[in-house]
Amino acid sequence: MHIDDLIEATNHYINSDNQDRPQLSIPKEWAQGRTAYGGLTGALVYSAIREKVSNDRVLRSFSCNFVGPVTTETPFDIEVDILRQGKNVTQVTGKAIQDGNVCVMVQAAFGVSRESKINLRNTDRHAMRAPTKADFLPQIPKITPKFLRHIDLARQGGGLPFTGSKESEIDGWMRFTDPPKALTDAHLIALIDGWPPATLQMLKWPAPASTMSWNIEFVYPHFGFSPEEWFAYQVRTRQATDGYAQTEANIWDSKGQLIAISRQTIAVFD
Ligand SMILES: CCCCCCCCCCCCCCCC(=O)SCCNC(=O)CCNC(=O)[C@H](O)C(C)(C)COP(=O)(O)OP(=O)(O)OC[C@H]1O[C@@H](n2cnc3c(N)ncnc32)[C@H](O)[C@@H]1OP(=O)(O)O
Repeated sequence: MHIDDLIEATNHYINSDNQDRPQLSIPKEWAQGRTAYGGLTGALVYSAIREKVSNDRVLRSFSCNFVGPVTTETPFDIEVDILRQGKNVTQVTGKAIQDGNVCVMVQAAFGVSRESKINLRNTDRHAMRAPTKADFLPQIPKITPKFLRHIDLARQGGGLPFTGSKESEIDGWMRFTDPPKALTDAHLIALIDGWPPATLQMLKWPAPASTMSWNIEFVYPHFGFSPEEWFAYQVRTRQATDGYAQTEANIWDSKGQLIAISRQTIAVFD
């Protein structure tokens, strides 16, 4: 099932009355091990939130806690609460709830653009060559997460998971294999989580790992993205101790403009 169909179903769900609500569920083809792909569940909860916020307010910050696994092919609900709506900023939470348990908790902050005397443009650049095709991983049954059939990854630096690498960073590009109709913030959220945690390449053998928390700060201006666009991604492990890793990534559009900064805390059970 295409991501656009899942986003459309979510938006229909959140705009329906309780009695007429269709059931939401995520097909197996979007699985990531024992759970639905976190980038997708985060994107769907975000999409439901976005439906409740006026369009003059743009997404500034997206915080997501993966509280527990979301089982594929199993109904779940989404609840959205507007916490506060001021003159400039709206703060909203969204939850995915399955079998009575909160599985994904999102808090998003949206803000209107205002005139400001401070104008400091980010100048971080990358030196990666433009990608020509996806080349990350073959579909190895039981090893390659199923959802990766929907996302093209083109790696240009760093290692593959579980290869005993000395490096703890990954450089590369990402895009949707089957482009969406239009590329929205929800699609960006779904793309950004596509890479495996950069720390896992340091392990010699497969071990369970789960992203626990994830924050994306959206950096503007965004000049409009094409549905086929490749986005550049560079992630660095800032620290990995006590079974938890902290990673930080920059995301650029295809023209080299920084559009987002993503941070994750990952629990590694090695
Ligand atoms: C050539 C090379 C080719 C390589 C080929 C590509 C490979 C490519 C690798 C991609 C690797 C993706 C790695 C990111 C995977 C997400 O990011 S998954 C998506 C989003 N995150 C989530 O869904 C996490 C949801 N949250 C949770 O599940 C829980 O809050 C946490 C984070 C696991 C908390 O841990 P906890 O309090 O210890 O939880 P608890 O319920 O007690 O469970 C612990 C058990 O779960 C297990 N566990 C934890 N995570 C997992 C997991 N993902 N799967 C299975 N078991 C798990 C632990 O090992 C532990 O097992 P036991 O010790 O009981 O045997």
